[in-house]
Amino acid sequence: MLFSTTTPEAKRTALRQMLTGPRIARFPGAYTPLSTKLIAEQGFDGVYISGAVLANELGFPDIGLTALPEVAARAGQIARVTDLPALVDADTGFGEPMNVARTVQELENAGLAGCHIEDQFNPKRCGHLDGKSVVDLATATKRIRAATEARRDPNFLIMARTDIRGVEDLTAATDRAKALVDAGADAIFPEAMADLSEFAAMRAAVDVPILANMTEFGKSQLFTAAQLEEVGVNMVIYPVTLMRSALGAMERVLATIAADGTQQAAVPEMLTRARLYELVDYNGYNQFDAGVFDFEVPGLHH
Ligand SMILES: C[C@](O)(C(=O)O)[C@H](CC(=O)O)C(=O)O
Ligand SMILES: [Mg+2]
Repeated sequence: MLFSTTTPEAKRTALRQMLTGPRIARFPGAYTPLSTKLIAEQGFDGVYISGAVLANELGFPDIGLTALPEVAARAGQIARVTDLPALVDADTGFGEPMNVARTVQELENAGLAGCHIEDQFNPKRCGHLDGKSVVDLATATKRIRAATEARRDPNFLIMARTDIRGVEDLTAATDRAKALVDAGADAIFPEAMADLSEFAAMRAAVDVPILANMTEFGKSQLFTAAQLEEVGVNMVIYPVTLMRSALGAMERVLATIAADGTQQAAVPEMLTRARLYELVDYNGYNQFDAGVFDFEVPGLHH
């Protein structure tokens, strides 16, 4: 059935373990709770919950308009349907360090395996756009310290994201990453790295896992998982890929209906009813139901 059979604690341990190995962990962005099932079926290591997808789906640009309860609720809906660890985008932590502390606890309660907290000013921007600005180092480290002090499960992963590379040079990025690790970050998300050599430089600068963001139409080229693994990247996300693909398909089918007066030509591209029922596990629920109701009450035998 469509629920996680493992505890959040076990998923956090699994995430920690996969980040220590030589193999790169691949985390596609879950578009919705149900699409998480597709990710798991293809053998991916975990799921990512993108702030951009969450905001865009609500009809907002990704500029910090979503609030913690919305993000925790959606991330929790996604985490609950999968045994894979889920990493969520916590933007700037939704406020001051005390807000960051609450954020971490709400995300722990929602069953997440970890989150990333970035050093952008509010209002934040997409990491691959120009015109970003970052807070000073003291403010950035306070966010990370607040996050690590607030967690109750020591395995809940606190990843520090730095957006400084889009504003300053590579040395500024590696310096900041080192300082964020010193402040207690368990992992580093260096945003908007220009090329593979920059990932390699980041790898050399810190001794914690690092993440590569393979978002389309951004500042980084779309490197393969093998290329990233080669330079020592531990985890790769495809944050907006499923949403872009789904919206592209929606646009095409709507154009077909508008042009043809029927969706007939687009039906072969659609997920069939049978496949959909398989994804939501109608069978599993039926069997569960039958098991619950198929019993005999002692003393009621004829
Ligand atoms: C990773 C990211 O933070 C996200 O919210 O998914 C975005 C992705 C994007 O806008 O393409 C980012 O800032 O890179
Ligand atoms: Mg984001």
